[in-house]
Amino acid sequence: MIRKMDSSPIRLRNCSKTYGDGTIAVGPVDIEIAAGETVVILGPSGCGKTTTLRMMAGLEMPDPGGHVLFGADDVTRLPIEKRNVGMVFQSYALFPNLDVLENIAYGLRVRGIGLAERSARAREMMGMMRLEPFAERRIDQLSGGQKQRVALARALAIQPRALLLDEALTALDAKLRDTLRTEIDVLLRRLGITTVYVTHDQEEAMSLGDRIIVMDRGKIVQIGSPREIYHRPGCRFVAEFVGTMNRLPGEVRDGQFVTKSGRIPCRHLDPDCREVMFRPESVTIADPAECDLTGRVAATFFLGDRTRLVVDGIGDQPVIVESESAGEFVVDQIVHLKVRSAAVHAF
Ligand SMILES: Nc1ncnc2c1ncn2[C@@H]1O[C@H](COP(=O)(O)OP(=O)(O)OP(=O)(O)O)[C@@H](O)[C@H]1O
Repeated sequence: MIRKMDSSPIRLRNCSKTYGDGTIAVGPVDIEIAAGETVVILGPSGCGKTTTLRMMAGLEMPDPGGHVLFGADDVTRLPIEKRNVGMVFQSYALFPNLDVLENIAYGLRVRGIGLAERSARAREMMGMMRLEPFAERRIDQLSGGQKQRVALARALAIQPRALLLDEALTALDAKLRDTLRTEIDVLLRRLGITTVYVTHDQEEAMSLGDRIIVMDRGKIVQIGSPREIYHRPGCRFVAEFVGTMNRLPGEVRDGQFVTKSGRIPCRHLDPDCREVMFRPESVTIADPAECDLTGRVAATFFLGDRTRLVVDGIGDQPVIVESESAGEFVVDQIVHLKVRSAAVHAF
């Protein structure tokens, strides 16, 4: 039986982090995470995601003036072992000399919980993570996916106030990552535990997060639901980092964006705008009479449920089109494209 966990809201207030060598890794940032919410911190390597997570965990102390709050408790000065958080790392960080059951029960042993309760709780976690057949196995006898299940079970066994995951699925192959991601998502929702998940993988962020915090060079550049981040990127960095974006140079004339190979009707564009962006799925193949842009197919890729066309001759870079109906096109064919004007972004 899975019980809801007693989880905390997490708040970072004015938190920045300068390392000993003077590197300003983060901030200052303000973040509010509701109890039970799953928030993903997304950004490129070195943007400060891990440092932000480590400040929540108690593995790094923010610079003076910063505060970390779990509900009403100011935990800024508490080390990780006093915060009651579960943490999962990309590298698993399991104990190789202990078996699966002992690994999962480890945090309970450290907290002085007696053998009977410890085993009962560890077995409950094993059941939840479908690890029962492996109870007596050593860690080096497990696959990557099984190891990460053990790490997750160990993190949850202590009934943490929050679960913090740092690139937890990055080391696994694509298919397994997908499966485990779905499992984790279902589990987190059933447990209702506050979760912060750090990743550089935008697909992972989209599928796991109630909200996504996008970071760039130590700063938060946007916070929003996956749909908001994808459909209404707040700046050029987010537009380009999340998903695929086409970029087209041109200029605004009479309410239209004029490019060298056609015009896109766009109301509300800044008259000084010199570039627009749009996603591959915002383009459809159109009749010549009603098209916006014309180009030549340079390559086609069958993706199963849709086909990706790479179209040359429109801007200075190829335009990527993804369409369910693009299957019949061949290289060198002339294609006419229509862009959904509501889905055109300019920054
Ligand atoms: N202990 C440290 N001492 C000095 N600089 C550090 C330390 N840890 C991280 N940094 C620097 O702080 C910045 C942010 O690092 P951080 O690990 O938080 O980024 P990240 O977004 O998690 O990146 P990655 O995905 O590569 O782990 C980087 O410039 C990094 O080099």
